[in-house]
This record gives sequence, structure tokens and C-alpha cells, in this order.
Amino acid sequence: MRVCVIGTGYVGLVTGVCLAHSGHHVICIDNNEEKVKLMKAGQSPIYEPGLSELMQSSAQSGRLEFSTDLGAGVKHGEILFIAVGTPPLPTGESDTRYVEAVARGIGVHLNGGYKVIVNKSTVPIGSGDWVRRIVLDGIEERQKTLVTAGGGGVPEPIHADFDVVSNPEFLREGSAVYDTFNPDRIVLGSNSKKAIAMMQELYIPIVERKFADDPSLPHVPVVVTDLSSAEMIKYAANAFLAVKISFINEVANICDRVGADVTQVARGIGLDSRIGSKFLQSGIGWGGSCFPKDVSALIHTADDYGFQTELLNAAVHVNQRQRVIAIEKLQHELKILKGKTIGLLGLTFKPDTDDMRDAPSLTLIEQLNRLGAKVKAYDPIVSQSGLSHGLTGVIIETDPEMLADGCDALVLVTDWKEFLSLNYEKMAKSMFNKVLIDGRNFLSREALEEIGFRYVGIGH
Ligand SMILES: NC(=O)C1=CN([C@@H]2O[C@H](COP(=O)(O)OP(=O)(O)OC[C@H]3O[C@@H](n4cnc5c(N)ncnc54)[C@H](O)[C@@H]3O)[C@@H](O)[C@H]2O)C=CC1
Ligand SMILES: O=C(O)[C@H]1O[C@H](OP(=O)(O)OP(=O)(O)OC[C@H]2O[C@@H](n3ccc(=O)[nH]c3=O)[C@H](O)[C@@H]2O)[C@H](O)[C@@H](O)[C@@H]1O
Repeated sequence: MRVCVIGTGYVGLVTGVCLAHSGHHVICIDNNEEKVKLMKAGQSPIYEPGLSELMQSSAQSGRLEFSTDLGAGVKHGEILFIAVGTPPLPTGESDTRYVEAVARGIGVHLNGGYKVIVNKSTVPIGSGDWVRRIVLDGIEERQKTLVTAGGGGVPEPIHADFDVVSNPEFLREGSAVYDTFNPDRIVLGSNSKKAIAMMQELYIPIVERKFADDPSLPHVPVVVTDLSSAEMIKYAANAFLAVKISFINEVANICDRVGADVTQVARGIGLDSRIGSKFLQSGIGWGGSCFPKDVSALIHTADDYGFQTELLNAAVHVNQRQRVIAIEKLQHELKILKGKTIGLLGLTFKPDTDDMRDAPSLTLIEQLNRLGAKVKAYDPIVSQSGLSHGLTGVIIETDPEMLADGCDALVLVTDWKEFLSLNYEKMAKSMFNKVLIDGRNFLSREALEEIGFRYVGIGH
């Protein structure tokens, strides 16, 4: 099928590349010229395992193109994906201005045959109908320009036939390509049978697990709903996962006090199939570009209807406290932090991504600076990129041993695999105090204690 994906962030680029790999003809549109130039040259603007290889092979096959020309993209696609960002406003609401600009742009360029317009971006509940209206506004805008250009004559009315579908995305950064080819479900929300049928056809290779790790698994379930329910599924899924992490973090804090080990507790409860073992890893709190913004947006939506969320507010509150738990632990070990040097192992909000949006490391840097500590950091991706990533108040070291040099404590912030095999013995030798706060319960307490580290986990 012919597909146009508008917005080439994590979601748009991965969607476009994976659909092209599935055999569709895809044009990816972005209004950032630098990004498009990079992608045309075969380079991925984001770090995502496996993406560059797939991007290059799809481009070579002629099924994947990149452009800044929205008009060309709209003309090409039978299915038009809106995949631009919906960042949080200071109020917690979702900023839908980029979606609005794209929907209007689609309307301005729409002409001819039937199109399915897909909301892939995470958008507030009710946005499907709103997008429809904005597209109609765009069509009207174009109609007016035709009247003006026609010098007063009556131009032909623009023929534009389209439906809107909500198709929320559930991929995780760091495993986005894997998640796209191995989804737990595909959600399609629309009141148009024709649009749903086209979306089902588009996803046949993925539903039939053509590129899955285990092609013998049953087909991927497709959940067909109305527009609002599909939009709600996205928010409810992220909110549930955030609540689950806040829950285990609360349990970890109790473990710390009573002397239990949260990693053993998580295993013990996670084997109950009603609970499940995933997303029970306690640590220094959830972050990233989506959990914080989506939970806030859902709280805000409820508030718009005069409904006060209790559980979601508590999950956010627990998370805010958790994001400074490493500071409490450092103060407990080192007492005064003013003048001390703290080394952060990892900066990104999770491993295998270069994304720094709402990363817990940012809270730590800010708080440590406020308390007068000197902050250094090493991150496998951020340190290599040579870019500052807009970070202030932190010295970026180029290797873990330089990071440890002169430190009073190390804090493991991101569970990058390479941190499992660092030369901690050598690192300990150049530290003033051998304290290691393991913010992800990731390293071996026994091995580190043997080297002489004072190891402090989170409820562990
Ligand atoms: N990042 C993630 O892992 C996930 C994100 N989502 C949702 O997907 C949406 C996109 O998220 P990301 O990919 O992280 O976004 P992003 O912020 O990384 O990328 C958005 C892209 O859209 C482009 N753009 C903005 N306005 C445009 C316009 N008028 N025309 C063409 N391109 C335009 C930007 O240049 C940028 O490349 C958001 O709603 C997000 O909540 C959903 C699931 C996972
Ligand atoms: O809407 C989105 O953008 C995406 O948000 C999350 O994906 P992502 O933010 O990439 O990362 P996660 O792996 O979910 O981790 C989010 C945060 O929770 C933390 N986390 C995760 C799991 C866990 O057990 N404990 C824990 O603290 C991570 O360290 C990270 O800070 C969801 O997992 C995706 O399904 C969703 O599509």
C-alpha cells in the first residue's frame, strides 16, 4: 500500500521504516530540513538498535523515501500517519499544536481519492473528531485560495473523501524495531469500516508475524474500537505501567526500612500470573518522553470533567519522591554533599537510547548542584556523541575510569549493559570514598563489596 508518515521522531521513523520493510511504499515527511537531509543520506537521526540497517535496506529497495514536501506526501499516501510530538505544556496538558499544523496541512493538500488519516501521536481523548474538523478547515482554506485565484469565477469544489483512525503506538525506545514487529496487540479506533479494513490490510505482515522473532506464535490480536476508546487505551496503558513502577518503588522503600529485599519480593509476586513479572524493577523513578507527560495529560483530562484522580496523583507523587531517593542515600553515606564529587553512571532515561527527555539524571544533576556538589557523568551514548545535549552543571567524562577519578560516590542512573563489566576495582582505587548507589539494583552487591565498595541499592 502507499503510505505517508508525517513526523520522523522515534515513532514516525520506526513506523515508516518497518512498514517499508513489510513491503509498503512509504514516504516519510518532516519539516526539519537537517533531519531529512541526514535521512536521505542513509543516516538515522536517532539511536535505536537495528534501525539504521533496516532504514538503509528499505531505501535501497526503493520503498522508502524522505522529504520535506507535505503536499507530495499527501498525494502519495492512501494512508497518512500523523506522528508528530505532543509534548507537555507547563499545565500538564498535551500540546497539540504540531498535530493541528499537520492536520491543517493535510487538508490544504487533500484532493482526489479516498484517504485514511491516522493519529499515531498520543493525543487527548476526543482528538480524532477534532483532527477531522481541522482537516476540513484546511480543505476550506484551500477552496478559498482557489476562489481568489480564479478571479471571481466559481471554482470546482474540492473533492476530498477521508476518514480518521486512532492507531496508538506502544513501542518502547531502545527496542522500538523489535516492538513494532512483535507487538502484543494492534489497536484501531474508528467508526469507518472502510478505514479499518484498509488498516487491517496494512498490518497483515505484522499480524501474521512475518518479521517476528517467533513466527510460529498465534497472529497478533487486533483490537477494533471507537475513536475515543482507542485514544483512552493508550493513556490507560501508560498510566497503568507508571502506577505499577510507583507501586514497586513504594514497596522498595518499605523494604529498605524493614530489611527485606525488593528484588526477591518482585520475583515472588511477579510469578503470580495475575500480577506478572514485567515493570517491577524498582529504582530511581520513571522518566522519559512519555510516562510523565501521558500521566499528567490523563490527570488533566479527568480534571477537565471535574473528576479528581487519586491513584494517578499518588503515582506521580511517589515518583517525584523516588527521583531524589539517591540524594537521600548519598546524604546518609557522605553526610554533607557540599564540595563532594559525585559521578553518575548513565544519563539517558533508559539504556539503548540517546533520549534525555525527562531523564531522572536531570533531577539528580539539578539537586546535587543545588546542594553544592560537583557532578560528573559518563554515558555510553552521550559521552560518545561529543554533544552537550543541553546539559549544564555536569562534566561529561569520556570513559568510566576518568569518571571515578576523585569521586566521593558513584550513582548508577541508567542500567546500560556495559556497566555490568566495568573495571570497578581500578575505578575504586582513584575514588576518595568508595560509595556506590545502585539506582537500578543492577550490579552485584557481593562483587562490589569484595572490592571494598560500600554498596547501597534501592530496597535491596
Ligand atoms: N517516543 C516514544 O517512544 C513514543 C512516542 N509516542 C507518541 O508518539 C508521538 C511522537 O513522539 P516522538 O516520536 O517521540 O516525537 P519526536 O518529538 O521525537 O519527533 C517528532 C517529529 O515531528 C516533526 N514535526 C513536527 N512538526 C512537524 C510538521 N508540521 N510537519 C512535519 N514534521 C513535523 C519534528 O521535526 C520531529 O522530527 C508523541 O505523541 C508521543 O507521545 C508513542 C509511543 C512511543
Ligand atoms: O508511550 C510511550 O512513549 C511509550 O512509553 C513507554 O516506553 P519508554 O518510555 O520507551 O520506556 P519504558 O521501558 O517503559 O521505561 C519508562 C521509564 O520507566 C522506568 N522503568 C521501567 C520499568 C521498570 O520496571 N522500572 C522502571 O523504573 C525506566 O527506567 C524509564 O525511566 C512504554 O513502555 C511504551 O509501551 C510506550 O509506547
